[in-house]
Amino acid sequence: MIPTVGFNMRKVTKGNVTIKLWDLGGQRRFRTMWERYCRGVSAILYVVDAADRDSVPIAKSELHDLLTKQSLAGIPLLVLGNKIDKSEALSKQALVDQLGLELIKDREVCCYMISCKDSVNIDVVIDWLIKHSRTAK
Ligand SMILES: Nc1nc2c(ncn2[C@@H]2O[C@H](COP(=O)(O)OP(=O)(O)OP(=O)(O)O)[C@@H](O)[C@H]2O)c(=O)[nH]1
Ligand SMILES: [Mg+2]
Repeated sequence: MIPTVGFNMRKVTKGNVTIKLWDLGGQRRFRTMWERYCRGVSAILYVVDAADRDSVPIAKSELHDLLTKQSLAGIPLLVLGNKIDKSEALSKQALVDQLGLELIKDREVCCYMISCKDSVNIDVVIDWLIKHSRTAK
């Protein structure tokens, strides 16, 4: 798989719920468009490579910068620590600490550790998304 160039849109259906997902590129040149695509969404998913320990401080500052945007105030946040199949992956507590998730007080925040490769915890992510979808409110 290659990193996302710009963005992709996909729809995921489970039962009678269809969720529209915007997959935004994480490379630096795409970060300025994050805010535009997050406006008006039901939830923000922030996927971090939990095995790339050196990138976590950057992920932290980019996340906290995004959350300062007035247009995104109050939108629920789900942080996903991906690649837990790798032995060097951070624990959930370490990731929560290093991303400063406890500092976020102005919205609902949740964190799951996942492996896209081994399909670990993908179901709970989809359930969280359904719970936070517009139609569920
Ligand atoms: N070991 C492991 N590798 C993974 C997992 N998920 C994704 N990868 C690999 O990580 C690499 C980067 O993933 P991509 O999805 O291409 O890129 P990305 O992380 O979305 O990058 P951006 O789009 O720039 O944010 C690819 O080689 C994937 O196969 C995982 O759970 N475990
Ligand atoms: Mg991508």
